Amino acid sequence: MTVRIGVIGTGMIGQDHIRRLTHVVTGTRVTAVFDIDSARAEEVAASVGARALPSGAEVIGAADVDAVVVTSWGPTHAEHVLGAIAAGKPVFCEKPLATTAEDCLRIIEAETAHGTRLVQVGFMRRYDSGYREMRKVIESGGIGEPLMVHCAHRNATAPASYTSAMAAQDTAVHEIDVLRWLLDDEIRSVQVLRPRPTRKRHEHLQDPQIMLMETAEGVRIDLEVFVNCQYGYDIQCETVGEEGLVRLPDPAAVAVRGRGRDSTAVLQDWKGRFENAFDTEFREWAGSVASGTEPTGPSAWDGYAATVITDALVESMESGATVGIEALEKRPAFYGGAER
Ligand SMILES: NC(=O)C1=CN([C@@H]2O[C@H](COP(=O)(O)OP(=O)(O)OC[C@H]3O[C@@H](n4cnc5c(N)ncnc54)[C@H](O)[C@@H]3O)[C@@H](O)[C@H]2O)C=CC1
Ligand SMILES: O=C1[C@@H](O)[C@H](O)[C@@H](O)[C@H](O)[C@H]1O
Repeated sequence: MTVRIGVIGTGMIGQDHIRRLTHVVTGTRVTAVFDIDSARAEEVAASVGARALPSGAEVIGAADVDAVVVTSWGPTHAEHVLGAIAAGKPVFCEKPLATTAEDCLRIIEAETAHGTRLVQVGFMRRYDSGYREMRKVIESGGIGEPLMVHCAHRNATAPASYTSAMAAQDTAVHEIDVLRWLLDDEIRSVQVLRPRPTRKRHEHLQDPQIMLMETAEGVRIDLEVFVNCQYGYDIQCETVGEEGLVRLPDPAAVAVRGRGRDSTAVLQDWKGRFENAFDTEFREWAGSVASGTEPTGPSAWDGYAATVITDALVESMESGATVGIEALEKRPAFYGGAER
């Protein structure tokens, strides 16, 4: 069976996912798209033999759309995800699920009322082979109980439109999701430290930031977010346990010797670094749609958790105080928790 997909938002990542669904993943086809930039939508639709429709609602309701992918701007995600749930169609939503915790809760309510999981959030690091290996090591007790995690998330440069809050909402959000999943633990408090700012930033931006987090089990996490590091895209993660440590590998790259140096190239952006993860993410999601089973990837609850935690990080970045997070203590049974 071919899964027919409608895509809402044909910007940078929307186009990349459309390419993926057309040329990389087998058994999927993009049949309809919408973007508020109608010229862009028409052009993208024509390139893959799809139709450009006049609204997101029409994409969701189209008879030749079995499932929906939302890749529009963050503040518009909630409307389209709620529309897909109302239509009873599976929906893959790029991060963030919604930009406010209230909107995430509305999605959770709607999905719970529907009765089965329809929503998957685009936290692709759970599909990266390095993170998957790390998780296996931790789960199998290979390093004993985890005690500390040291992380860095570095981008070469950030544009003028990138704000200090985005360091949490747009960038650290990936670590927040992948660490909750890696440790199978919940983040309970956060604090943001503001080191000496780099002169290579736009004036309004606090960069770098150090984000400290503590989990319910007492694991301490330190995350350096540095989005103008100049030298490339660099993702580091090391979990230290009672009996050893496990470290994320750097992406494979050939070693070049010449001019008296031995060097390997550093990737320049997230697209190359996580390309395989995005491919696996869509293969697994499309597989769940084709078989009519619930998606196994990040849920609406994970999307809500990420938004609650990033809100707390932004609050701490502004005040300097440690901010506690109580909202996540009652995970509903529908999302794998003990409570209803
Ligand atoms: N998983 C990841 O690593 C990444 C995720 N993203 C996420 O993907 C989303 C899109 O990001 P980009 O493609 O970089 O942005 P973009 O600005 O290149 O594209 C967004 C598109 O959405 C369209 N749009 C805006 N409002 C709309 C609406 N109401 N309905 C339909 N279309 C609408 C815009 O016209 C634009 O074409 C964001 O939520 C972003 O956080 C982006 C980059 C990486
Ligand atoms: O999601 C992403 C961007 O939106 C964000 O701006 C970058 O900092 C991240 O590295 C990238 O993965």
